[in-house]
Amino acid sequence: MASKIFVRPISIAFNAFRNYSSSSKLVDVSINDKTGIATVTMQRPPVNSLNYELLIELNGAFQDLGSKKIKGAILTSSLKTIFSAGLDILEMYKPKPERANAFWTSLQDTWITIFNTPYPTVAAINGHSPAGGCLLSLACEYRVMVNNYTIGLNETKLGIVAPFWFVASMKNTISNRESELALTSGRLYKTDEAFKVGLVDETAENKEDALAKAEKFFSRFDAVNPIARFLTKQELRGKIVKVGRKTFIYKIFRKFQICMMTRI
Ligand SMILES: CC/C=C\CCC/C=C/C(=O)SCCNC(=O)CCNC(=O)[C@H](O)C(C)(C)COP(=O)(O)OP(=O)(O)OC[C@H]1O[C@@H](n2cnc3c(N)ncnc32)[C@H](O)[C@@H]1OP(=O)(O)O
Repeated sequence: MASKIFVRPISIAFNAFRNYSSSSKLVDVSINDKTGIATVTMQRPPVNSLNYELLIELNGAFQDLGSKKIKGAILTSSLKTIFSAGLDILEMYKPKPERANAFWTSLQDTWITIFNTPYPTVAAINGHSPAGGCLLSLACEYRVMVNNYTIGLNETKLGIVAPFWFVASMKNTISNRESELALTSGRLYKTDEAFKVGLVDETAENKEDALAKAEKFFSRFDAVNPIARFLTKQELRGKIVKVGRKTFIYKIFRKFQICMMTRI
């Protein structure tokens, strides 16, 4: 059974660019044929915690969208009050080595895929978004967040050291100073606080409002050459991805295990 986790659980084969809709178990993907905007919806109750299977489906969804002529993709959640609770704690508790390896690799791969998409991306954050949930949104180019939820990289509060790419994603979005203050204290921001420091770009009244604002973001690129846009994005984000790829995940994982064990 161990080998099962190395096989991509979803296979989405589509021959049309538009009129596309796919719902695997954990991620729903739909493309609006009028607007050309894709919506990728995480649907893993109760809290969209990121386990191996959800990460693999997310990665597959964003990769597959790369071969479609879409205007942009929105990442959101089907849950009422949670965007994502971050990494699934159960993946980190006494993991089998093969599973742990596959899990950390899938997390890094998913981050790289979303961080690097050729098309524009927006996170419509319709609920709490701590730790790995925040990371997912930081991988997108733009964040719209519904009022009265929390977001941030709270790893230090959990006795975990946030890996390089978590830190780099934060620093790619807010200032170095604010990142240092936020990460060392494990700060979770309320929506309005996140907006003030630029962690989110817009606030919204509810999910519909967030989706509408996300859609509007894509119109900024109506008169922009998509290849020039992508190459510019790569110019800005490429170095972070390069260093991120070199991260030795086992070393980080051991660090995490030691931290967790000392807390027990
Ligand atoms: C090797 C190490 C290297 C790098 C480290 C990587 C960095 C780590 C990143 C992470 O993402 S670690 C995970 C951090 N996540 C959190 O701190 C969030 C914890 N959860 C919450 O704060 C809340 O649950 C909430 C998301 C705000 C939702 O609150 P709510 O009151 O709506 O629900 P409740 O708390 O009752 O939870 C419902 C249900 O879900 C389970 N749960 C919650 N979070 C997780 C999770 N991250 N993984 C797995 N399961 C989670 C919770 O236990 C409840 O389960 P139950 O109903 O069975 O009791």
